[in-house]
Amino acid sequence: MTDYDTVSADVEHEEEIPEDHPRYQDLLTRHRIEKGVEKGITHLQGMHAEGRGSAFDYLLGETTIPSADDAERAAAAHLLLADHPVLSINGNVAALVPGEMVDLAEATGADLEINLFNRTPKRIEAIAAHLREHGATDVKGLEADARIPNLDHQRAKVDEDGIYTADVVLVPLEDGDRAEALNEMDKTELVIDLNPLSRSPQVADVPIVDNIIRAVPNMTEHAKELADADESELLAIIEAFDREVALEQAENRIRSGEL
Ligand SMILES: Nc1ncnc2c1ncn2[C@@H]1O[C@H](COP(=O)(O)OP(=O)(O)OP(=O)(O)O)[C@@H](O)[C@H]1O
Ligand SMILES: CC(C)(COP(=O)(O)O)[C@@H](O)C(=O)O
Ligand code: BAL
Repeated sequence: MTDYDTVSADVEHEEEIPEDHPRYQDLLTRHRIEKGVEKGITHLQGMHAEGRGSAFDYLLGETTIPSADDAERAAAAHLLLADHPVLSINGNVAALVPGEMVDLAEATGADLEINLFNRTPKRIEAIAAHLREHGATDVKGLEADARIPNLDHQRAKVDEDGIYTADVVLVPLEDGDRAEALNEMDKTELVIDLNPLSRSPQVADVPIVDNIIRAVPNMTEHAKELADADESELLAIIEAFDREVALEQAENRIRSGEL
């Protein structure tokens, strides 16, 4: 499993955050979102989303619970087995885990595609540049030459050779409507969301109830470990994963502190 160490890299003015604070890593994460807003990467609404996530993470114990680790391993297996996997990036994802998403894409052969709820050309460009600074060579989502059916909004805009034709999509911190519309397109949907009651994890094939800053590096570790696994081993991991158990264990932990 992964801890929060990866978050400490690349945060400006880190010295302003008291390192001996018991919730240092959460402060660091908030700071990263704040920086994302300042840089024009993250929407101001992203701070509200982060606040909701932070509250659920507090109740989860700010740790990757065992069922989330299982979900991360199953998600890695799905990405490795996919013909055309795509990782979707919004303003919060770009601010929190840009390099980690590039690493996951490399470890699984997935494409990276920007998809925004609050879509503007300026933010799309800023996020694409930010991802390139973190090692991305090909960033999709700029063409926006296809539409997710039954979604009458900017967030329906996708690339024809990206999310539109993907068989497996990772959609972290996703809007519930879009998650439902993608589900109707018969894609295998992997969702990272700290709220197990949110519509996105509720419709996901693999709901990952964990903080994205722990989940993504852990998925990459699983993917690297499974790189030489044969198809039957990957299928067995997917088969053994139970989405209902994952949602139930996360909700139990949040409600009672027990799994
Ligand atoms: N760092 C994080 N890691 C994982 N999940 C997070 C993180 N920060 C925020 N979230 C979650 O991401 C989601 C983003 O909010 P969003 O508006 O897309 O969904 P929602 O309106 O809360 O629920 P629904 O899916 O029902 O529309 C929230 O559920 C929030 O808890
Ligand atoms: C803020 C965000 C989580 C992402 O917004 P964007 O970066 O524009 O896709 C949005 O979906 C919301 O919940 O309000
Ligand atoms: N993601 C923005 C709208 C919502 O809260 O679902």
